[in-house]
Amino acid sequence: MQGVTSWRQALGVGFALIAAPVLTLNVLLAANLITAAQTETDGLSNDVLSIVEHRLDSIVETLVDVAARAAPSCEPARIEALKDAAFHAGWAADIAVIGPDDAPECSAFGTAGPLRRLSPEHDAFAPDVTVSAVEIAASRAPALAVTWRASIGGGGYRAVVSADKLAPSVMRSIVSANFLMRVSVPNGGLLLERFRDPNGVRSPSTFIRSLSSTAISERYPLTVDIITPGAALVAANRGLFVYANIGGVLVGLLFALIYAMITFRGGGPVREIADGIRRGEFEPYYQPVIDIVSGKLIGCEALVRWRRRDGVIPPGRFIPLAEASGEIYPMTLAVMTKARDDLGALYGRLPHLELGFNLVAGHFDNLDIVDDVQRIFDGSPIRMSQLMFEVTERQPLQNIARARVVISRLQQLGARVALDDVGTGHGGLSYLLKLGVDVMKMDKMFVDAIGTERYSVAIVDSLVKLAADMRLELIAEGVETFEQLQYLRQKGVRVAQGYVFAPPLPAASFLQLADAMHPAHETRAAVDADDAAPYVGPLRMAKIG
Ligand SMILES: Nc1nc2c(ncn2[C@@H]2O[C@H](COP(=O)(O)O[C@H]3[C@@H](O)[C@H](n4cnc5c(=O)[nH]c(N)nc54)O[C@@H]3COP(=O)(O)O)[C@@H](O)[C@H]2O)c(=O)[nH]1
Repeated sequence: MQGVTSWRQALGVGFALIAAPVLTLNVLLAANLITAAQTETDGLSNDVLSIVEHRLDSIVETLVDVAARAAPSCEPARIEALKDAAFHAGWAADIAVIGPDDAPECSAFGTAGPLRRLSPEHDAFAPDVTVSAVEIAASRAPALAVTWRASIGGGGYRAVVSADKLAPSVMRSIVSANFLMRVSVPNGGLLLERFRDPNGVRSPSTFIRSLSSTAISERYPLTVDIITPGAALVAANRGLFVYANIGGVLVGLLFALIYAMITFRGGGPVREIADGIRRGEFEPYYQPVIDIVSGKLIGCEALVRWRRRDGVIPPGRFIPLAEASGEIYPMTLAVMTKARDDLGALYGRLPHLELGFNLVAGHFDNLDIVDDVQRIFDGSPIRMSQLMFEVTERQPLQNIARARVVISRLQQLGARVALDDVGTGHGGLSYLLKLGVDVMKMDKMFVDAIGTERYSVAIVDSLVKLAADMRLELIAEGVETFEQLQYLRQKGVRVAQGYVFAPPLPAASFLQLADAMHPAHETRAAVDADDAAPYVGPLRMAKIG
């Protein structure tokens, strides 16, 4: 069941390998489009402004020309001349003769009517000419009034250009099919708003923000804004995004395929571990655990080794990868199964012996390990009460509450749980307080310090006291010297393991050792004595012999 984790991880990596190029291509495409569209938006605002300015220039020039030819009057010949001028100006609706009170007296086409001023008058580039935003009173349409006033005698000429004639009605945009154009007069409001597709312009924002550009006229009181909505940009380039996504998925699939080939086929290290598990190359070595008061063997810790054609590989070289890839789960099952087969007969004969296994943080995330232990040891000569599971403090547990449940379920089976490497890792006292373990294992680091550093010795003393106060059994690990052994015994530690007794041994050697320490004729008595003694964990060994 827990092997599934490696598949989950593989799926996660595969998904990431596909998502990464898709995301990258989309981001690159969007970035390119934004740059191109911004350049185009800037260009459009400048282009529209120069067209507007050009149209106004031709009206201003016409008025200046008309004024130069004759003083303002409504004589028929003058009206004819105004018609001609209005025709040549091109963009003006009409040219009127205005009186000293600014009211129209007559006009080229007779359409000039009252105006409502929207903005103050601004000087245009020609002398005596002003420009202002107006509203044609009859139609309420916005327009620009270009006025020439005679400096002597009053009166003048006025051309009115309707706002919708100011800017071109068709502007091409290449990057985005749609954009919004606004021509405004400062303090006079919006004169003209034009867009190609109202829906496209007003559609909701997308992952690309809207772009805008403003061009300000130096000759007239006018600004031109071009706004390119992000949605319009995406809509106009939908095809490119489709290609980017298809291309990204294809590149991602290629990456995922290469990853799968390396991981699952090409002899990658994870694959080698998986193959090794399948071929039964991972096997436990057994390090004896000794009652240091009576000198008796009270059990062992199973420590995995990888037996390959090129030699025996220690766990430090493969456990981290096995953990990262999820292969640690089938590996742990293989170690437990092999230990059951190696030690079943011995442990059946000597039911006081204990057998410890190392678990990893992930084992305490769900109840799979409880089911696995039951399945492997049910019906075996090794009793649940002979099993001990070690949770290391070196790796953080994902969820303490869940780990607590897993630990109590293992304890309900009859097994015991030890906190390994106490004092070296993440949990500190909180793991001891919250997890409800039965046994504390003092790390080799502290044992090494005996006889050397004063402060570490103080830690050893504190751990001994802590275990006693919490009524936990204490096992000292990594004992290498007699001096360490002596010190620990003086401090009341009763159980230890380490090279001073034996390193982790292959099954055959451990069985020989156990047989030598517990010859067959002792066995019955030992069992009887053990059965009669109250249950006190590994320390019950002190009662034997
Ligand atoms: N999840 C699993 N982790 C495992 C398993 N087997 C081992 N491990 C982890 O690998 C770590 C290294 O193990 P190993 O190389 O076997 O080292 C252990 C002992 O051999 C070593 N030791 C014991 N006594 C001494 C000593 O006197 N001197 C000395 N230099 N080394 C000694 O210490 C290691 C004890 O490990 P632990 O009790 O677990 O702290 C190991 O730490 C495990 O984390 C496995 O099956 N599953």
